[in-house]
Amino acid sequence: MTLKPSPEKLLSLGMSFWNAKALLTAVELGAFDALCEAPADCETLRERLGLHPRSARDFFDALVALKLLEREEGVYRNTAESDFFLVRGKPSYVGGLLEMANARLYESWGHLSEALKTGKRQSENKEEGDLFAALYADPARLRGFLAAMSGVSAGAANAIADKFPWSRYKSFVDIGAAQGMVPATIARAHPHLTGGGFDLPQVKPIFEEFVAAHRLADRLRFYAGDFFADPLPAADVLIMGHILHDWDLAQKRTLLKKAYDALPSGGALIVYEALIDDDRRDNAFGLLMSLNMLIETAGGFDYTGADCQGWMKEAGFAETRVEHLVGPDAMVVGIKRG
Ligand SMILES: C[S@@+](CC[C@H](N)C(=O)[O-])C[C@H]1O[C@@H](n2cnc3c(N)ncnc32)[C@H](O)[C@@H]1O
Repeated sequence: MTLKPSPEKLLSLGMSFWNAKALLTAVELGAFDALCEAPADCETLRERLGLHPRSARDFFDALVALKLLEREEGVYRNTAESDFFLVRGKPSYVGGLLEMANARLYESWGHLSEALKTGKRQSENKEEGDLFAALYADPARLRGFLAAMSGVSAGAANAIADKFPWSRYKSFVDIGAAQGMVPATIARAHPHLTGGGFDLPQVKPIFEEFVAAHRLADRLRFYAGDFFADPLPAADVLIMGHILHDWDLAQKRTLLKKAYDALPSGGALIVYEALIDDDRRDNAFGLLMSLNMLIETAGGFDYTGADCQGWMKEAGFAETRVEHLVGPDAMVVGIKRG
């Protein structure tokens, strides 16, 4: 018996932007925040969110069908997962990434064909400066972007805290630390470590606020600088998460060499990203992340673990290894000898 081909998978993939936009809009409207305060029936929730009566019920029930909300006897509440990750103000909140996806990426990804044809980035102020100059000219966008980075890196931060042999080292600095999710997670898990985050000067108050909220200001400090113009701070371990993929190949090599030069003998560099699998056919998220770099940056692209190990060797690292972290994320560790 021959199986009849079904278009279901293709159609569901093609229309999956509906699902994404429903979730992003629920975060934007504060649906999860409202239901965290108190479960509510349709009319109460509609009024709390300020929605028109026409489609509120369909919207809430779509969120139920997407397993983002539960409904019992007409009363809506968050699922345990939504309540943990999608309520603003909770330390476990990862919605900053979704807020940025909604406010910026959704629109820019509308120009993917243009980006593929021209090789030019499509995000805001696309004619001017690099991504960060454009973002950081507006304080609200700066704050939103840095919070989004905490959402992107929360899972990897826990895995790096668990899997890297921190007991062998005393100090570390996260290069391009954004709000500080990675250093805060590592410092919380390993009380013997001191260190901090290096980033552009505009990031300082936001990093310091985040670190103080996690009660880590006595062990983590901010290093202000430009990683192309200034030397990197010295520490036993340097981390670069979602940094190399922002830049072209020559810039990637420059950053790896600067990290090598800043490390002591025996020191380690941890590079983590949604690394593309070496055969470039499985990690769809890593490959799509690379397209996101096309949309967002002048010359950035994602890469495989083997690519990164090759560049690390060229920079001087004697030993390198790739280790899976969580989901699509993996780290490449380089050790400096001699
Ligand atoms: C894509 S974010 C990654 C943030 C964080 N490492 C993570 O994985 O969530 C890139 C970071 O690099 C910082 N950055 C960009 N250009 C920089 C420069 N020239 N010098 C220092 N930091 C820079 C940005 O401010 C931002 O925090």
